[in-house]
Amino acid sequence: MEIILDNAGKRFNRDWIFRNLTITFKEGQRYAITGPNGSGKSTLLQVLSGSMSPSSGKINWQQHAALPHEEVHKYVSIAAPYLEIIEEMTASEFLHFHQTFKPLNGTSIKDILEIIGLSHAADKQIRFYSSGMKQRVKLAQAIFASAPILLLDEPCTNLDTMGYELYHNLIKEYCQNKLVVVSSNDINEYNFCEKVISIMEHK
Ligand SMILES: Nc1ncnc2c1ncn2[C@@H]1O[C@H](COP(=O)(O)OP(=O)(O)OP(=O)(O)O)[C@@H](O)[C@H]1O
Repeated sequence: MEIILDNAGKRFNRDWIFRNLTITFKEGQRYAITGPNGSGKSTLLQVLSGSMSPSSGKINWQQHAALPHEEVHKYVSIAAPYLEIIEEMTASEFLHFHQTFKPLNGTSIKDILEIIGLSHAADKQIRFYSSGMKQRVKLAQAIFASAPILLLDEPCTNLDTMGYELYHNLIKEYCQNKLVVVSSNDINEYNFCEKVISIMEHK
């Protein structure tokens, strides 16, 4: 699975967020998108996810042949601050619900909750979770999905030291063959990435 950007640009009204971006994102490789607040990291991630179209140039998702745009969501899992989890559900219910439209990678929900350190809170409504516990659930729904493309926007938001450690272990254990893109300002979130794309170099 590849994402191919060909001279792609995005603007809101008259402001270019990025432009002339030509890059092929390859399966099994890990990429970081870096830049200061408001520079356009999340915007680029949303273009890569297919939820936002580029204003110029082209984007293609290639799996043997080019994928139709409406199919792309099946191949992408994403965790981002602007994507909410359903707080009225328990973590266990939420992962079951999520699995109905995006299958898990074969790990059971019981095991996932144990791996992310939330077995003790499996039957508690997510609205009663701490922000770090919610972030663990967000990461789990994205990382344990069987999608080949994993997009992570500020993945360690609200995580403590053990949460960072968990995040790195999850990447190591479950994401070896995926195409991973991390949008971040924090080197500790993306130090495993082989390629770093600085958004400020594409203005
Ligand atoms: N839907 C939108 N309409 C208009 N402008 C937008 C929209 N979404 C984002 N922007 C603007 O685009 C710019 C880039 O925003 P973006 O969220 O991509 O930055 P970021 O690098 O992810 O920031 P942060 O590090 O703060 O999360 C900002 O100036 C923002 O105000």
